Order: sequence, then C-alpha cells, then structure tokens
Amino acid sequence: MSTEPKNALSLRTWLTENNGRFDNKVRFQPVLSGFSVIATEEIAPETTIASCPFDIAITRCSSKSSLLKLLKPSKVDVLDSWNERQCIATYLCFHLILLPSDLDHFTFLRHGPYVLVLPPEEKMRTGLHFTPEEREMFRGSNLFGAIVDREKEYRDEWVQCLRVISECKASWGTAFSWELYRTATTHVSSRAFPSSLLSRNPSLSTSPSIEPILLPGIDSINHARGKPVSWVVTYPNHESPSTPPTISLKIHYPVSAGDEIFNNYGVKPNSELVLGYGFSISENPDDTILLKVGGGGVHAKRWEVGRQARGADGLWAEILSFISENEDATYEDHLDASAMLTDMVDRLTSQLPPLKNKSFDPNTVRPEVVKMYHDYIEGQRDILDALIKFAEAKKQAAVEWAAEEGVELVFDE
Ligand SMILES: C[S@@+](CC[C@H](N)C(=O)[O-])C[C@H]1O[C@@H](n2cnc3c(N)ncnc32)[C@H](O)[C@@H]1O
Repeated sequence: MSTEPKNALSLRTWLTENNGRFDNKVRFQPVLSGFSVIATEEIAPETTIASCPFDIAITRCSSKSSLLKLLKPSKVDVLDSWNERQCIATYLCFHLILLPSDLDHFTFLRHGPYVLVLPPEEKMRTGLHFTPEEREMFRGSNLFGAIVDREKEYRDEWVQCLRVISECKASWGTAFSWELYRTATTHVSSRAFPSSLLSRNPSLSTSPSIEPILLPGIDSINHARGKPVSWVVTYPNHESPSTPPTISLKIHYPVSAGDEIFNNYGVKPNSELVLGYGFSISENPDDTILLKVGGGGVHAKRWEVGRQARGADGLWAEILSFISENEDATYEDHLDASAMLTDMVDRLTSQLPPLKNKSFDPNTVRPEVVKMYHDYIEGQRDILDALIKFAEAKKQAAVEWAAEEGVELVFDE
C-alpha cells in the first residue's frame, strides 16, 4: 500500500522507465518545503537509495540543446552566451510555460514528471523568496548584501533570457515571469550537484571548470550534516552490458521504519544554506563570516573565518602587512594590528541586527524565516566574539614580547 502523492508516484515511474530507481522501501512524504523521503521499513546500511542514469541528468549542454530546438536554431550564438544557470533554469521553466496548443514542442522537453515534483514558488524560503519585511530583518549583515546582489544578478540574467524567448513567441515571453525564473534558479541553487560526479571517479570537489547539474531522483533527499553517504558510479560491463552509466546515492547508516533518509550536501555555513537552500542548522559548527581589510573595494580579498576564529591567521597576516610594510613586524605593529582588528569587529558587531528581544510580525514574517534569522545571527555574533578574543590574545602576546625587551606597557582603561 502506498500513500504517496500522485506527482511523486509519477516521478518514480518515470525514473524507472529511464533506467533509474528509488529503493522500494522509501516513499515521499509532503512537508512544508516540498517532500521528505521516509523509510517504510527498516533500511540497512550500504543500501542504494536512488539511482540516476547520466543521460537524464540536466546539464547546461542538455538544456541548451533542448532550448535550441524550442527557440530558433539561429539563436545558437545567443544561447552560447548564457551561463549554466540561465540554460538550466530556462529549460525547467519551459515545462510550465508550454500550453496544450504547443503540443509539437513538448517532444523537446524530457523532464515533465521531474519538474512536477519540484516545490513551487509558495514553498520557497531562500533569501530570494523573502518578503520585504523578512529581507529587512537581515539588514546590517553580510547576508542582506548577498541577497541584494544575487537578486540583481539573476534579474539581469532573466531579462536577457526574456528578450530571446519573447522574440520567438510573445505568449511564451508573457508566461516567462520573473517569479517563475526566480523559482527555477532556486531549484538550481538548492538541488545542483557538481558535474564532477558524472565521472568514473565521482567527487564533490568544485573548480571553475565544474558546472552545476541536476540529478533527478537523487536530489529528492534532504540534507543532514555529517551523515555518511557515498556516490557510486556504474558503467556497463559484461555482466550487465545494457546498463547505462549511472550515478547512485548509497547510505552507510541504518534507518528505522518511519524515519527520514538523509543525504549529506557537504560542509555548508548558514549563510549559504539560507541564501541558496531556504533552511538553516542551529548552532551550525560550519558557520563562517566573510571579512575584508580596510574597505578594500570590490576586488579586495575576503577572508572566511569560522567559529573559534578558525581561519583568522590569514586575516591577521593581511592586517599586519597593512599596518607595516616591514617584513619583521614589531610588537608595536602587533599592538596596532590588534587594535585595528578589534575596531573592525566592533563595527561589524554594532551593525548586525540583535539576536535577542526582537519580535516579528507573524503576518509578514514566516516562522521558518525567524528560525533562519536566529541561527544565522547567532553564528555571526559567535564568530565575531571569537575574533575579539583572538585580537585580545594577540595584544597579550605583544605585551609579553615588549616585557621581554624590557618595556612595560600600560593601557588606559
Ligand atoms: C535537494 S532538495 C531536497 C528535496 C526537497 N525537500 C524537495 O521537496 O524536493 C533541497 C531542498 O530541500 C529542503 N531541505 C533539505 N534539507 C533540509 C533540512 N535539513 N531542513 C529543512 N529543509 C531541508 C530545502 O527546501 C532545500 O532547498
């Protein structure tokens, strides 16, 4: 007996028809943000939960080739200038844009049952989908700036895509709304895997040549930090010559009947989770803050510092070199650097919204966003507190260094 929603059943059937599969002990359960994947009975470690053949992965290349058939082939140069997000998001949108009268064009779209399980706009909670009041809560934090920048960048991309689509068919342009595109870009940010998985030695590593891709089925599984999982690639061999190259997600932990099955998206700070995924982890040990020295302009190096001031040494070295060009910094330079770091951190702390005693209007601010706000601000404040302690320790070391040189330093309180 299955109580799976119809669209989840259609995804399962479509995946099987395309040589992929879900383990038969899993089922989809509707939740606020879309679906969770649950064990119907106990699942043993080393079970393969979902498999996706390479040829149904959605890549920039596969999206572009479908779009070229839908739009005019003469648009090939224009589409070459679109980035992978524009190609994949526009390809996803077309599944929802076409009308029954566009029947001939449906043959160019391969992912109908997949697109129909993707959470719609109203289930989205990423920074791009915040209400104005929700976005305003984050003013003063790095995340606020990141949301504003992302919206501008994605809107510009949408305008480029819209121009091409409208030229092909005005009614498609009308249907290709900012809201539709924004939701599709969130599907890309929240579900994409690196293209480095589609190889004989799959890895989650990223580099400029690695592009985001979507893996239908595998991307239905939610994240839990640190869960042991692995990626397994299978190629045809003499035992099963007709099996296409396939990527699978295998879990290395047991799951009890009724419990959720989790994937592990890798190390992610809350800033990234809130911006691109629409959820956060309480007291996330992987939280970070981005800092740059002395204003520095848009091209200034940004230092990513974590809890317990992890990664602060590079920032400290840059502050020291900013204070003194001399390679052999003196204890006075260290004292100045410590004061500069403290000022910098104090300024950031005073700009950050408060963690406590802040109430939000439940009519305009959703409880899930309040949780993200608390988790994110807690992490930012904790790291800034750790940086103050880091600067204080550097000051103390400089005082001891001066004492070794026979200088007693006295500070005004
Ligand atoms: C790759 S999809 C996972 C499948 C998704 N739940 C669905 O309904 O299709 C990633 C999205 O799932 C949700 N998600 C994943 N892990 C989560 C978690 N630990 N807590 C809350 N939401 C989570 C978020 O909405 C995120 O953007």
